Amino acid sequence: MVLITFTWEEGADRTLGLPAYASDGAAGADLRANFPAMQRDTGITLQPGARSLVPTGLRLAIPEWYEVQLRPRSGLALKHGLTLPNSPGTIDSDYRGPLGVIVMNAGDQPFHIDHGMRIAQMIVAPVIRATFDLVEGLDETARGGGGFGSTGHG
Ligand SMILES: O=c1ccn([C@H]2C[C@H](O)[C@@H](COP(=O)(O)OP(=O)(O)OP(=O)(O)O)O2)c(=O)[nH]1
Repeated sequence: MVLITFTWEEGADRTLGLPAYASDGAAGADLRANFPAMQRDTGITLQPGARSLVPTGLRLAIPEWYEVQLRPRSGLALKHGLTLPNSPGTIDSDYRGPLGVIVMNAGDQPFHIDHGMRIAQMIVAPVIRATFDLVEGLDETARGGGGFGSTGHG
């Protein structure tokens, strides 16, 4: 188990609670839109093709060697075309700013986001970092430079 610690943003609606796993086996914990007081009654409406940075009201600290990925919720994606254009959004372990969700309406109808709506899910994942080395030649393989459909499409 990995411990992620959270703190509330000034003025956030704390009654919405922390992100939560909706079932015992869920990989992602749902994140809620947490709008500032002046927007709470209205929420926001996303026109088709529009994007918005939706606040969660949270900041978080992720242990070193882990990341958080933000991903769309499939129901909202299928029914309304609500997607995350940067999916998976990357939350770095050393980031201490506000956790925001970049949403985009890829549907053909306006989409309304209410205060408290579960708009995305967060996945905790391990991070592997590499060292980079510049060499004169790469080791050879049977594939060589073949790619982008070189093995056919059947
Ligand atoms: O959907 C997202 C994506 C990123 N972030 C925060 C956490 C992340 O650690 C930071 C930077 O994200 P990223 O590295 O993807 O953005 P960048 O455009 O490369 O900005 P920077 O130059 O600040 O790294 O922004 C979010 O809150 N939500």
